[in-house]
Amino acid sequence: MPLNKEIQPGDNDELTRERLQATFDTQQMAAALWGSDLARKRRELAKKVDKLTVLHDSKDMSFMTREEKLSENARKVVQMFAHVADIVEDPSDDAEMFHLSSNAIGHEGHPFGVHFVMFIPALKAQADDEQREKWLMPALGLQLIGTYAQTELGHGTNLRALETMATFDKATDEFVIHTPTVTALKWWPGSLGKSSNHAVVSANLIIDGKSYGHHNFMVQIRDENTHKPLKGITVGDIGPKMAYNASDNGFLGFDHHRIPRRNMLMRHAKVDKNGVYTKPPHAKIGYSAMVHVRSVMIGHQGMFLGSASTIAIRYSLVRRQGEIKEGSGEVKILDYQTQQHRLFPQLARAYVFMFAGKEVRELYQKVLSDMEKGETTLLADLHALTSGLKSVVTHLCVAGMEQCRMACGGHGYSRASGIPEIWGVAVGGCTYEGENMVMLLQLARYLMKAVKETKKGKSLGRLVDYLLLPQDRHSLIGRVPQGEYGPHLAAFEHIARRQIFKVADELTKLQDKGMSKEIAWQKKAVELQRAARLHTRFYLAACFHRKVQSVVDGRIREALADLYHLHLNYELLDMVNYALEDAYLKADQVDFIREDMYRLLETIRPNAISLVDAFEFSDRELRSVLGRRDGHVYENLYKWAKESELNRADVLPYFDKYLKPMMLAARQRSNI
Ligand SMILES: CCCCCCCCCCC/C=C/C(=O)SCCNC(=O)CCNC(=O)[C@H](O)C(C)(C)COP(=O)(O)OP(=O)(O)OC[C@H]1O[C@@H](n2cnc3c(N)ncnc32)[C@H](O)[C@@H]1OP(=O)(O)O
Ligand SMILES: Cc1cc2nc3c(=O)[nH]c(=O)nc-3n(C[C@H](O)[C@H](O)[C@H](O)COP(=O)(O)OP(=O)(O)OC[C@H]3O[C@@H](n4cnc5c(N)ncnc54)[C@H](O)[C@@H]3O)c2cc1C
Repeated sequence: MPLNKEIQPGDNDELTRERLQATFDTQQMAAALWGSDLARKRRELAKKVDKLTVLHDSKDMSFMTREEKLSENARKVVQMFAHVADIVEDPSDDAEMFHLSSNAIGHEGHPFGVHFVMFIPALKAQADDEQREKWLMPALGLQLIGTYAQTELGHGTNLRALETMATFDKATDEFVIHTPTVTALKWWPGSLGKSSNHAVVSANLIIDGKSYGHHNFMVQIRDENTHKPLKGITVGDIGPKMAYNASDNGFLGFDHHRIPRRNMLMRHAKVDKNGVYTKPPHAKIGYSAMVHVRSVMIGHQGMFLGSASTIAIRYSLVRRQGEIKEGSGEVKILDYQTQQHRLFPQLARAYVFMFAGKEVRELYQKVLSDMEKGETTLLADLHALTSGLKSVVTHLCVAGMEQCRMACGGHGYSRASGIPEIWGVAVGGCTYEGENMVMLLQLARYLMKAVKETKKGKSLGRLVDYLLLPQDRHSLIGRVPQGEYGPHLAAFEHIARRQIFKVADELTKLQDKGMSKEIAWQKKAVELQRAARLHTRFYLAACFHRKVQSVVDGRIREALADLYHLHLNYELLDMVNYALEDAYLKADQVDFIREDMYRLLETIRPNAISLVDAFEFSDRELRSVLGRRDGHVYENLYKWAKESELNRADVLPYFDKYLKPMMLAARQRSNI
């Protein structure tokens, strides 16, 4: 009996033969990836979406204008909510809803994009009970559409420099919201330009001339019926972007716009009617919506890379190009070692990013429930972890997706591949929710504090316990029995620990010479962000290890372990310079790692299609001609091209308008 439930009548024979080689059951692997309950829900909801034609794309988004995209996704999101009770088991389950949206709508954005991912989480974490009743319930019930307006035209990263003001007017018990300059205009919020009628707005709280830093305020920006901007409010779309063009990221200005005092979100920080301010239990508690998105991004980015890997690996099994042995016929491009080396490490990354996404969501949920009780001890750990993961994962995802695109040759460059769109969406993640370099430096700050604690014999938190362990001088890679990978993981730990202590020592030396802490930090900023990256890559490798250890089914564990070992080898080679610097690794050990990696590429090859099938992306969700499950790529590429808007007529007006007169004139000149 085939272990691969993906096989269906009418499939491309090549793919069927590939699928029959699998050493494991894809549905069981899907359960390891998503969790068995979510894997089942995804499968069921995909089938339901297939049957509900109102949720289907009316045509390929690649052939639409921005306005058509916005309108199409507004139509679908409304239909999606109209049918939600028939499709998902629990509409309050974010994960299930994300997968429904991924199937029905895709990733280019829709009017409720930021409503669910930031507006509602901000209300859940920062609105008091009365405010939750007033806004959270209507928001969940889709009576209003909200966004999260924090970034300004002149200020994004440095939140302390935000210019928008919320000045308390004791006489009327109101705040006056004002953007005093062009650079103070809110800029970028998703779904703000044309869709939202409410916004959580970050503004400096000013009471009696004193600034208390930025806080979050609920502001209605458009009339609920006419959808026209309210008096004192200027709002619009910021224009086309690299991708994500079905989202109307917007600008927003306020001209002394008044809101009631109780529109400041007051679960933690408060202002009473006399203008008396109460501090929150933690200075950064108001940043919770950002931490929420950073925590969900990890798994989503893993999914994006998983999608690109699925497309590239399936296509590489359909595409034949060139011969390995002369005269024996063209081979599937996945049979080239270079193609395997290009793609399998990306697949392994997609897996580990999804595992890490799950771990980090669990920590987020714990911190959220602690916060509800006013307990904030773990907030710093969560901030450090999400800052590092957000940066490393988005960076590696984008690099990995680019490998997937190039691995598809020319067709990877076509939008028919589906990769350009998900690449564009994923690369946005390097910037939004905190520019990557800046967030790495946030983690580095935590790591430097951890070193101080370590020197006192203490640990700052579970994530940095390993700093307390002594450094080994030499690696045991290649010096232990074949098949033992403990020394590989130890090498990640060694590299991270060494870089963290090295940069901490360098900072101390600079300060001992009389340099200020801030300038010393600047001199060592590149090394600091490297320390943060290495720490995060160690975390990811350790997370993969934890996952493999936890799998009970032998066949699944074995197939996952191959990916894990490939990951260890590939990533170690990618950062091998750090291990060579202190002679932790010797040249023969590096050769050992390389050879083992090549061996693993061959081991993984027969399971390749089943490892991507295990993501269980439906064709509707993947939106890729190259990545079709049935492998019928060429006839469908031809069909897709014929849909191009340029093919609506054999001759387009620009020919008669410009080219024909030019050629006629040129012919006439040559006849003279
Ligand atoms: C189902 C849904 C599908 C979803 C798909 C996704 C759809 C895409 C949607 C995209 C939406 C995008 C939205 C946005 O981008 S919103 C805007 C995001 N903006 C940012 O992220 C700004 C980044 N900047 C910052 O966060 C801060 O300015 C920064 C952290 C860099 C610095 O803050 P600040 O100046 O206030 O603080 P310091 O550096 O001085 O640090 C002081 C201490 O505070 C600690 N700290 C900082 N932040 C936090 C936090 N969040 N939690 C806990 N602690 C924090 C920091 O570590 C310092 O601690 P120590 O003093 O102990 O060192
Ligand atoms: C697709 C997308 C969706 C978005 N959605 C929203 C939204 O819904 N709501 C919202 O409020 N915002 C949103 N944003 C804005 C986003 O959060 C900001 O763009 C992001 O936080 C980065 O800020 P910035 O643009 O000011 O970059 P800048 O901070 O200007 O960064 C430019 C460069 O300066 C460097 N830099 C800046 N500060 C430092 C420092 N301290 N140390 C070292 N280097 C530094 C950065 O590393 C980067 O290389 C969105 C952005 C995008 C792209």
